[in-house]
Amino acid sequence: QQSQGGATPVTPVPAPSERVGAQQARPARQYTSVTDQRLQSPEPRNWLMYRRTYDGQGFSPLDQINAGNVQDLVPVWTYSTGVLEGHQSPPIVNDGIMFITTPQAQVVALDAKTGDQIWNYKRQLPEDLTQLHPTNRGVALYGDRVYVATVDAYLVALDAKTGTEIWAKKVEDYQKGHYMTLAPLVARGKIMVGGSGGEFGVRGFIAAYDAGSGEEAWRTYTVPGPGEAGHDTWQSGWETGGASVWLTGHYDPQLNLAYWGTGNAAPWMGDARPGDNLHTSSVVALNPDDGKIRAHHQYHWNDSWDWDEVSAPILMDVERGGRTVPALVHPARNGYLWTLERGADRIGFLSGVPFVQQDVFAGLDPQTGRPVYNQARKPRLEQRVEFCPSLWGGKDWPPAAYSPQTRLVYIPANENLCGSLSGHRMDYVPGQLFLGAGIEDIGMSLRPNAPHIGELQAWDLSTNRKVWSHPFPDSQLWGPVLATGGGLVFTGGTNDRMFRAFDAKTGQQLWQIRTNSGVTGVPTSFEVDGTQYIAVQSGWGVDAQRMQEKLFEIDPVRFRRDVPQGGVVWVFALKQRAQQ
Ligand SMILES: O=C(O)c1cc(C(=O)O)c2c(n1)C(=O)C(=O)c1cc(C(=O)O)[nH]c1-2
Ligand SMILES: [Ca+2]
Repeated sequence: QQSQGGATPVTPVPAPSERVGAQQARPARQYTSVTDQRLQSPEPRNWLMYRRTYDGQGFSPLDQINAGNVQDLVPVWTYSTGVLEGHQSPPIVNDGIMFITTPQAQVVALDAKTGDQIWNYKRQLPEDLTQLHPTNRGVALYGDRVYVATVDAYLVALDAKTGTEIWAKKVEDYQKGHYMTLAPLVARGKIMVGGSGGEFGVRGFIAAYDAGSGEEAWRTYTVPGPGEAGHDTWQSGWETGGASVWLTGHYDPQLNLAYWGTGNAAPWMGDARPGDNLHTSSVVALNPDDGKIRAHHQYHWNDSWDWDEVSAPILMDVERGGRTVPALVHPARNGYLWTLERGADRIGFLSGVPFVQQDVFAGLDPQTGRPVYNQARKPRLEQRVEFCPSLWGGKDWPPAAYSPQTRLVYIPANENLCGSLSGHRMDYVPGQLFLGAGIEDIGMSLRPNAPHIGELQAWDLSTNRKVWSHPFPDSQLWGPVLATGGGLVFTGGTNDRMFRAFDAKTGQQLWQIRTNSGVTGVPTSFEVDGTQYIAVQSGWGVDAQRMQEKLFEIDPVRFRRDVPQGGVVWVFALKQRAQQ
């Protein structure tokens, strides 16, 4: 560059957001290696994976913060990520070291007690990358490494102590509409990931990589190819049929089965691809050693509502008819709360009940749970069809939680919203949206006189009864849920930027704090040096924001639109503790 006036040429310093690679590795606390043993029974003080435990319960046994003292909860430190869009990843904590991810595939390691930054990794993303869902849902820990799945469809292994990149493996081609937003699942030396792209007509898959070498161990397509079981549920279009996998699977170490939810079918209108279309909108159980699918259950066939059933079911015991059943519990995007029984080679149907207004299912087959459709509510080509709940469903991706203490499942639901769609035949072009509908064909409406939208619900699965619920009159609820041994339930997810605590038994709201942005982050809890902390990211974006825009169109007075973006990690402790 030309220097002026004889001054020394200055090398431009890139803005922090433009720097890539690992930054500022500081000597960390002693790092404790993560083993299979520790993942199977984590110490109460730690939060080592997406939902803390393989069963996906989202429960921390810590009880220093409880219903009697939660009003003394105060911020201890915060950390600004410097990034816009949806901050969804849980602060994952291993013996005092916290790992968070942000949109744009940034990973940050922090001292969990002080907030001191240990290192920061930023991936150089391709310039032609377009992001339909700009987010990342967190890291996986194994050995002395940190694994992250990136929005340009790579799996990256980092040194947990320094943030140095050890390898980066291309999982799929982003130019064909593949991307990754989930936190990987680790079991028995395999790093498992799934790919997003249901709206681009990808063929969904789960793939496993050797934790050491990064070599691909297996890849299982969720849409079966010729000769594979279930292929005959497609008359056409299986190559572009969707069933993407974009949330972390859960795992039963006894059965050695990983349970993954699968996404919507593509394109959206079912009459464009006749058949049940396995394994779209399903749960699949596969063996992490070889990737073979051992069992499956499809929640709804020939999906036509964009109802991804990608949240993995919660593994928990349920009492039914005097017997304790090893169950899979799934509050679904289709608005039903499903209870299934898990076994070595089958998934059995136990029950399905609506947890929001649902006008699509006319009934369920009592043996199989297969829904009978009200055909007038099934979107089709060249006709506008209305249905409830909306295409974002009774619950989108934010995870529900289960407390083994209260034996209740906590669901972040959206009630009283309906949708409409009209579809058109469309040719598949790799890398382009393959919705079979234009953006103008997507409608959302509010049921007349709807008293609320967001609703935090608590369900007793032994009776299939809603025990309590907390309604949000003027906001949707996009808050992942944390349950704790202190008898508390934490969630954010509303358009007033609040993060809240509820009594897990009664649903009474006990505490709230207004944050910088809307809270769509997964909250976690951990303990360092005898102090319990609650941690969460605040940073609004992606579909919580898109729903907000739709709500604003419906009623600009009732639904404030202005939820500012920008990510911040918040860490809380009891006042007496925080001052130490
Ligand atoms: O079909 C897919 O592959 C896919 C991926 C994602 C994603 O990766 O975040 C979302 C969706 N679908 C989707 O339907 C959806 O409602 C959604 C909301 C969000 C979000 O981060 O708020 N992501 C996604
Ligand atoms: Ca989708």
